[in-house]
Amino acid sequence: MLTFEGHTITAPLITNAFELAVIPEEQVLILSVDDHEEVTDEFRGVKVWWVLETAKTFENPRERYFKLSFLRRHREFIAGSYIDHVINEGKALALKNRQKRMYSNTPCIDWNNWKIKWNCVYFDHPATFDTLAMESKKKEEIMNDLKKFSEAKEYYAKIGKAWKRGYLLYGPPGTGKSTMIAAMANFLNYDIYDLELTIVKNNRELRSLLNYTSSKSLIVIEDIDCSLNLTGQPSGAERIVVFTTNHVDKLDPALIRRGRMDKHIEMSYCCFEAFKVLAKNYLDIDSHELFAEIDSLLAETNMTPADVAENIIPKSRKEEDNIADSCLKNLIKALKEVKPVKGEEEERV
Ligand SMILES: Nc1ncnc2c1ncn2[C@@H]1O[C@H](COP(=O)(O)OP(=O)(O)OP(=O)(O)O)[C@@H](O)[C@H]1O
Repeated sequence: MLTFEGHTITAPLITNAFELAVIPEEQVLILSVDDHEEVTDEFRGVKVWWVLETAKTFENPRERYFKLSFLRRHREFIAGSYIDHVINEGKALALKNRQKRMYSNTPCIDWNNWKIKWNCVYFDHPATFDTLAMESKKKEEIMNDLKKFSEAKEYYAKIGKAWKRGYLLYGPPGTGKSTMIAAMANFLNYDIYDLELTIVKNNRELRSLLNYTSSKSLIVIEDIDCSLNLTGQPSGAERIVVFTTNHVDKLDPALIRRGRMDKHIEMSYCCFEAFKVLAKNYLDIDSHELFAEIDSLLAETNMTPADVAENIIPKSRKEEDNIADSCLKNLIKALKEVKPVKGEEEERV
């Protein structure tokens, strides 16, 4: 969808516009828009005017369309660069507004029927890198890496490598591995394929599943703690494979080698910077007099972001003036109760 000053134009109509744009002799091009209202657009210093009109056609007694006007001397520019620009913007917006999907593999009954290989639901997880509790430097590095990958089509073609990238997310339960995957999918606008390996019988099945993944997707393989013989590789291009594990030290080094898992990301216990993101998410506060105490407690305690979040979520829906106060006090109490704190743990070892 393309919006001009509040008006929305659909991509197919723009494609029609492109066809009509090459009609000779006409200064006024006909596109499909709304009733007699004019909106102005300017592209590279050239002004154009869009008006929504209605016409009677054989198929439709009230067909609505956009009329695009411009000065005669700009005819070539409009038919070429401007219409191309409109089509490209339309496609980009359609992609941005596209509803993402999440697929999961189900036990297979008939391998000739591809639809039952992957079950699909719409994906609307709200996590973003803004709401992900992690040091901002680390988040920035990951976002840059993802962006670089998604824009590197020509680079991969030039070096003759498949346009794929592997990520390994590791860390204790509750440190946000699944949340990170959702943030990645939302950032890139990719679909997610959640591959449950325990129900894949052999490599032939694995290859077959991977063959049915689409481009612009994240293929997620969670909990790869078992010694896994992964010979299948996603075919096609623009795919990111994300592996997760709670026990990185137990993994076979051959499995986590670069090329299969190009970037390793440690998801760790909650630090003060990550806590501030959670405080913003759940309590909508940037600072508080109790922050200093929480800062020093977090420095000596291993608590996951999931547990921190659990402690600061308001427990009742009651409007309270001091809601942040009571939630933060809850957290302080929980942090004091957590054993062992980092120092003690070291001594015991
Ligand atoms: N880094 C984080 N940022 C924001 N929220 C988080 C983070 N980590 C955990 N949470 C919160 O805790 C919940 C559980 O976290 P999540 O499932 O992402 O952890 P996980 O590491 O994938 O755990 P597991 O290994 O058990 O699957 C999330 O739904 C989210 O609300």
